[in-house]
Amino acid sequence: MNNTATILDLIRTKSPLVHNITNYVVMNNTANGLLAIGASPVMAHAIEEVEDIVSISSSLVINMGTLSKKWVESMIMAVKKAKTSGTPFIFDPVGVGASKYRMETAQILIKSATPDVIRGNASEIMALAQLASISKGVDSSMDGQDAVAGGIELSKKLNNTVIISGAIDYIITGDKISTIENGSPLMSKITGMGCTATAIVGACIAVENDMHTAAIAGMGIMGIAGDMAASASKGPGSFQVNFIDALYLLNETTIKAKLKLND
Ligand SMILES: Nc1ncnc2c1ncn2[C@@H]1O[C@H](COP(=O)(O)OP(=O)(O)O)[C@@H](O)[C@H]1O
Ligand SMILES: Cc1ncsc1CCOP(=O)(O)O
Ligand SMILES: [Mg+2]
Repeated sequence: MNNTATILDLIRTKSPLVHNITNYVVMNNTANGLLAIGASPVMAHAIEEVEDIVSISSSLVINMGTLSKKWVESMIMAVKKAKTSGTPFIFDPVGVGASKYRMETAQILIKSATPDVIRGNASEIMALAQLASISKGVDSSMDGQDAVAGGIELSKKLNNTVIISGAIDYIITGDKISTIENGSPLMSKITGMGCTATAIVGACIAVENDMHTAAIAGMGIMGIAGDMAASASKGPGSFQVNFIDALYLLNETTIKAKLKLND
């Protein structure tokens, strides 16, 4: 079995509990995506329970899509607890470049505990890479095609794995770069596909210790399901439904036949 098929199999066998502190927009999509691949999602952000939920979960997904003060407190508490309990966690810096509040929150979260994996689109990773430079005391100016260079810089600074999603997904761990070329442009016509990618990688890190391998599996699962759903869909509405079915129907044969991984 290839690694991606093995990891999907482990998710289906173990049904890991994946703790999500995510945004209002995507809670339903991401919970259904996780269920469709065999994981067990729980959405929990109340400060009163967040540490308890982290300690019984196999991984943690932090998504800063719809921030507010109380949620940020919960996120900080959760990531700190994840470090002490050895729970792997992934961070989705939704819209990090769009406001000072998002940028400051991302900085606080990363300083509170280093995410094992960060997944963002090119602009988000660029914005975070600038943050990495600023915290080194160096002003950084990066343009569009430098997202990969920024991703490498970020990954090296944090000693973690960084995923830049898009038409091509880049999985970066220091100088190691893998690419995946599955998926469909329809995926950017539905809100929450990036958040779903983050949650699915979140399930993969629950069952696979090597973060680079887990990230490839998560993005590969997303991309292949995207290919399958696109070929059965007339537009974004039916795509959304077909995508959940495709996640559910994925198997080793499909993964082997369709995965466009450059490793
Ligand atoms: N043009 C595209 N072709 C193929 N896959 C895509 C395309 N755009 C986005 N994707 C896929 O959609 C998912 C979400 O990525 P992206 O759109 O970059 O995230 P976000 O929603 O956070 O901006 C990823 O799995 C990515 O591979
Ligand atoms: C539209 C929107 N606004 C705040 S969070 C959110 C969802 C973003 O989801 P994604 O990054 O996966 O498209
Ligand atoms: Mg996003």
